[in-house]
Amino acid sequence: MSEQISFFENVNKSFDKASKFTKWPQGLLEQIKAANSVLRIRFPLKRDDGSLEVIEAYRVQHSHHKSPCKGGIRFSENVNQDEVMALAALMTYKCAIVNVPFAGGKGGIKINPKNYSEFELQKITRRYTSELIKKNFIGPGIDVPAPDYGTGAREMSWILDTYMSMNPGMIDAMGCVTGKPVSQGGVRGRTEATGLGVFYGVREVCNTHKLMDKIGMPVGVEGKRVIIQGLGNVGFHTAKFFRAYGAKVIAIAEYEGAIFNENGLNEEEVLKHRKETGSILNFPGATNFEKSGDALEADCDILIPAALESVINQENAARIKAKIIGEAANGPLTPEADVILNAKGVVIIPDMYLNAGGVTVSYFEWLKNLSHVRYGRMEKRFTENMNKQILGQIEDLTGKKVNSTERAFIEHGADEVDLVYSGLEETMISATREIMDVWNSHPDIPDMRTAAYIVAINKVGTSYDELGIFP
Ligand SMILES: NC(=O)c1ccc[n+]([C@@H]2O[C@H](COP(=O)([O-])OP(=O)(O)OC[C@H]3O[C@@H](n4cnc5c(N)ncnc54)[C@H](O)[C@@H]3O)[C@@H](O)[C@H]2O)c1
Repeated sequence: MSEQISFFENVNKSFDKASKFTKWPQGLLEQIKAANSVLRIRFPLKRDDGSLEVIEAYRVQHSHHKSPCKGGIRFSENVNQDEVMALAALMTYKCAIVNVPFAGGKGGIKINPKNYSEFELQKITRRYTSELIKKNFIGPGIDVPAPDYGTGAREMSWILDTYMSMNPGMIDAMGCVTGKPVSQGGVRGRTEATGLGVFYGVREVCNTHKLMDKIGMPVGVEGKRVIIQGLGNVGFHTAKFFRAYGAKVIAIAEYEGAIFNENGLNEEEVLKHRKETGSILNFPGATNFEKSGDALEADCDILIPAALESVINQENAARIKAKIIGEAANGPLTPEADVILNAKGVVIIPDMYLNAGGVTVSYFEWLKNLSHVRYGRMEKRFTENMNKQILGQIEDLTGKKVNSTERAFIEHGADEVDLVYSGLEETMISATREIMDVWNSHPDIPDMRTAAYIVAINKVGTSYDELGIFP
């Protein structure tokens, strides 16, 4: 039996494998890997029936080489400190890869949201936010949460409202959280951003002629047979974009079961069926798999795990038939599965860059909140002077010059969704190419994950190197 290692150790194992290809001294590598600040909280919840329950929650700021920290908040029964540390570390590397000037953070509350009423969930979210405020773990220039597994725009609104109530008159308060509804300072396109980013990333890999030749697949996503696990925010939108661009989603797995149709499934219809019947099973025209996990092992070109971590592991990896795995979820493959699948020649597109669409668009939302402009509405002559000040403020805050996409966001009255989509597309294409170039730069770099870590380590390392060590 192989030694069981934790999720955070797993992330660090991949880091160590990649760091051998970098020039940084061991001490600096240890600092990059370390989770800098870990907040562990317990607070009481008075339930609707009057009983008291203790809620366990975390927020981790993995790195402070940039400000603010950035990362989602997860509501799940599986939340634990190690998981949140691992997810925060992945955020540091993810932001570095896509050139978003944030450091990694992550939060988690150990609950199954399905077991609580909306009123209870609101109380949990608000109390958690107030704890983050008290302990300096939230703020537009400190640490900016976003949605993750089990949370969405509704929870982000509650966080915003709590933050504003406890910080009256703060001009930049809107930037304390992203993934908000559009009416509350959110950005159009954020909801689908992670799924769209997954699609753009996989499409770019499928457009790489040399790689496709190597694995014996035709170039492009059109006609490709895709299987998706998890029809939540990420899985649903990934399915939608694959279908829109001519691929076929032949199977969908949810936790209650999985369905298959060789002619393709329409994710909107499947979701509607699930809402009406309480399950994706028995969807008209599709056949049911015996077990949900069987869908992962079905024949396909592209497999997209978009639910939770460790779903592809030592037990099932050898039976996976996909030639490309796009890690939409965080950490869906265990290290053992990684070894087995790499040996089979499967191209594994790593989570830490493939699901960066959410944080990339969150960055656009944060810029919008700090600039106090409604994109696409103001006339340029009204905003010209203001823009100069805003650009200066953002450069001061982030410590870097704004690039052309960011400038376009602030300066032009361009349509918001167009800007979000094109900004994200450009980001995912350049990140894919940068990782591919590193992968091709040395024959000993074994896989795309290692190449992605090398890109991240070099960027974070450069940041530490240039800033110097305080004091
Ligand atoms: N939401 C984002 O913007 C974002 C960004 C980056 C990464 N991620 C990652 O993507 C993953 C999914 O996040 P999400 O926001 O879509 O969450 P979500 O809660 O919206 O959806 C997750 C879905 O997975 C399903 N699921 C749970 N266990 C399953 C199982 N064993 N088999 C099949 N389906 C199962 C759930 O029922 C749910 O429908 C997580 O790993 C998250 O960390 C999300």
